[in-house]
Amino acid sequence: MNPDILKVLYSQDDIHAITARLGAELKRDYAGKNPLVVCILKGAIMFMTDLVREIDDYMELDFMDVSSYGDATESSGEVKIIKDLDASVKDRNVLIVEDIVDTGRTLKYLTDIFKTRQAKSVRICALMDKPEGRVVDVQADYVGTTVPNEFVVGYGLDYAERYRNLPYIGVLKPEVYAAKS
Ligand SMILES: O=P(O)(O)OC[C@H]1O[C@H](OP(=O)(O)OP(=O)(O)O)[C@H](O)[C@@H]1O
Ligand code: HPA
Repeated sequence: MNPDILKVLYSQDDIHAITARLGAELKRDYAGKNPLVVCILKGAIMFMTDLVREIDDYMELDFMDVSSYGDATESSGEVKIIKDLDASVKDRNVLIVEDIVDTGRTLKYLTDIFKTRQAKSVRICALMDKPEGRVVDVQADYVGTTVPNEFVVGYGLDYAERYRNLPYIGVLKPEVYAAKS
């Protein structure tokens, strides 16, 4: 295990069980709806690629890069678009795929944008929900699992751009970021 990890919360097998369950729910709910599946980079990259391979129906994939944490473990409060979608969301059934809902700022910002752009429907599928972190009122429609109020990394999630490649999700040792905050 990576020495900066305090404890593993979800192993590769755990994550696979979660993506398989969510994939089955999405396959059922989006049958015939040709959704536009929007991956929120960079954190959701691993989750998105595993999730959509659980579904063998028509769907389109697009990618949006937004950031609000920078190199910190706390949200700056400002969500910045680094890369916008290629596709238009107008009249589309949009499914946002996120790695984690923490303060909720990122998802509130995105759902507001997609509604302004006249999406037909906007739903959220989040691998992890951290309800104790919530600052704005937002709730994912599909949730993989609920996590405690600790900083988690791995499987796409980073601290200062590190740990995204870990195949598991773990709690980062606080001493790794304490000195820098
Ligand atoms: O609910 P919130 O408090 O808004 O936090 C959730 C967001 O924070 C992280 O993104 P980040 O801004 O770190 O960018 P990244 O995905 O590129 O790491 C994460 O991937 C979510 O998109
Ligand atoms: O716990 C977290 N880990 C990594 N990125 C995050 N963005 C919001 N919360 C987290």
